[in-house]
Amino acid sequence: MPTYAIGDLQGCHAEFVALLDTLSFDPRRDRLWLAGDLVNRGPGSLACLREAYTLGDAVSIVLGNHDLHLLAVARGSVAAKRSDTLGSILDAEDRDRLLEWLQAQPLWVDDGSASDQRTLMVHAGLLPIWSLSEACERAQEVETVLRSERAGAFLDVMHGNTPARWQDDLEGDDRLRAIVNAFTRMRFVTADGTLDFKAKEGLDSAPEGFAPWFTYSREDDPRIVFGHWAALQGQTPGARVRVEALDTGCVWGGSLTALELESGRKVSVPCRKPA
Ligand SMILES: Nc1ncnc2c1ncn2[C@@H]1O[C@H](COP(=O)(O)OP(=O)(O)OP(=O)(O)OP(=O)(O)OC[C@H]2O[C@@H](n3cnc4c(N)ncnc43)[C@H](O)[C@@H]2O)[C@@H](O)[C@H]1O
Repeated sequence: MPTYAIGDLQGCHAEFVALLDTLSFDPRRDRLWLAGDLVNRGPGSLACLREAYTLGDAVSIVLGNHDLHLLAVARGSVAAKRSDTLGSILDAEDRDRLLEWLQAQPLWVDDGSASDQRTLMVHAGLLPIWSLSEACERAQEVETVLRSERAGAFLDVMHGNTPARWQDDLEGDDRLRAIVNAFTRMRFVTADGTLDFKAKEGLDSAPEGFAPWFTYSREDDPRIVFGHWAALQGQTPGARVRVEALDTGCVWGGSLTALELESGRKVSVPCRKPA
């Protein structure tokens, strides 16, 4: 029963289907982890969402920034951006069922295995100053709100870059926004837990004083699989934690990659977008 972890689909449905075919993926036997950003930018967002929904218990998902953006747009909390490709979802007859399901997804997935085998999945990363138990609790704070009647009020104020620095005594919407940003938007961070929101390119785009989140060592040492950072092209040089970067930039003309968690084998299919 292999488990395959796949990075950001971003509406690349043809490639998603091709990758599952290449893996001979069978939902009755195999398991799938999707590292968030199932939708947006690519042409097949609705099909990706439906495909993941249909896989039922065979799939585990974490929410990415584009998934959360979809939830906020659908509610009218923020306007869609010109570059968004979310219209097919918003117009779909099954939109409510799909969005309700998406909103119930977590920010982190933990395979729960014994310490040196333990594997976690997050969309962007794990804030280096958080212990695993703190990270788990903070993810649950947001998940609880998203599954409650307070969800709409939070989605109304979710977007934003402040507070950029995590502090344990943050409260209310600021606290929830800081947690969302750490799990779903982080790339470069300072040693005191301040996030940068501008640099999106490769490792040489680090602002002064900031470093990739995975280059800070941790006392615990789980394997962390993550997406979000397409410019890494699946590489994490300088990593001081055990990480696997899964977003190989399919929507940007790269490829869609699956990591078989048990063996470490990687399988990719190329982007099918016409050049
Ligand atoms: N508080 C909040 N809560 C929830 N949602 C929020 C939020 N604030 C904002 N959002 C939402 O998040 C969404 C994204 O915002 P953006 O601000 O556009 O986010 P992004 O960093 O570009 O994220 P993305 O996930 O697209 O990154 P990727 O690496 O693929 O692409 C990044 C860059 O990498 C570049 N790139 C890709 N492949 C590359 C390669 N091989 N080499 C170099 N560069 C590459 C691309 O050109 C691109 O410019 C928006 O819808 C926004 O509204």
